[in-house]
Amino acid sequence: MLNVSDLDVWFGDPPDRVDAVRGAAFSVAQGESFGLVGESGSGKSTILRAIAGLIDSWSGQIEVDGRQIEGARRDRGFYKTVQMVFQDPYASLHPRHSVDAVLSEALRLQGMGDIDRRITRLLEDVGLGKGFRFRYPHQLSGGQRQRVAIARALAAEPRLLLLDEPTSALDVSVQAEILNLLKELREEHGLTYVMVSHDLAVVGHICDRLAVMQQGEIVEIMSVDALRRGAGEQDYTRHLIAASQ
Ligand SMILES: Nc1ncnc2c1ncn2[C@@H]1O[C@H](COP(=O)(O)OP(=O)(O)OP(=O)(O)O)[C@@H](O)[C@H]1O
Repeated sequence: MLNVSDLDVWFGDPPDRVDAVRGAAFSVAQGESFGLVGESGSGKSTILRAIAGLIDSWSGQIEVDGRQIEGARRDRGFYKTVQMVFQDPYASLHPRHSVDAVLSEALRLQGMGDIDRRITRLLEDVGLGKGFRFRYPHQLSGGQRQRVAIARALAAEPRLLLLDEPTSALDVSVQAEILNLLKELREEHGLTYVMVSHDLAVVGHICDRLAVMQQGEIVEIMSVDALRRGAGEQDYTRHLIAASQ
């Protein structure tokens, strides 16, 4: 589903250039859930953003569903396959757009018909009833907003979701609800996930495999089973696991 190799991503020009990602390589199979973990600033979000077409200063290969991607231009077909959910549902929803407007726009952008029925279905899918359809973001809790953001991503009927810390802006009590929702949605829709998190417990809950990043490089790729056993091969991974226990 996703193949990334020799990925370098940078910001700015010398002498101020920041090499945010260096030589990253990983593959994610159809239906798999893959985590990117590591300390703040290690380059996790940058990888997702380069895949999503939000950064054009990168080199290497990114292949999605058998198609090589170039620069930061993505066609409509790409966004039919790949959607992203951001960390902060407060920032990612326009304050003056109702839930109905957000979802209708996403559906129309993908050329979908039968908007009414689809909106009802999307709201059901993310555990929000019809009563939420005409609400505005300020009338929603953080968890409900993130559900709307997830519904917006699902509107395109994507196969790959890029999840950038989807629960870290939420109250602890709500985080588990959203993680469980993501788990269910993956099973029901056969989705593939790439999820960034600094929280190993979250990745352990949702992912099958993970890549550990340190200072822009992937230092280890491991299974969640190995993570649970604390069986990191690299010192850095063992340090990360120990720090999270
Ligand atoms: N737009 C930008 N311009 C310049 N530097 C950037 C930009 N975005 C990210 N960086 C730098 O790239 C590096 C990687 O950042 P990135 O956000 O990918 O890290 P992260 O691992 O996702 O961290 P966090 O968990 O804090 O979000 C950091 O050094 C960051 O300062």
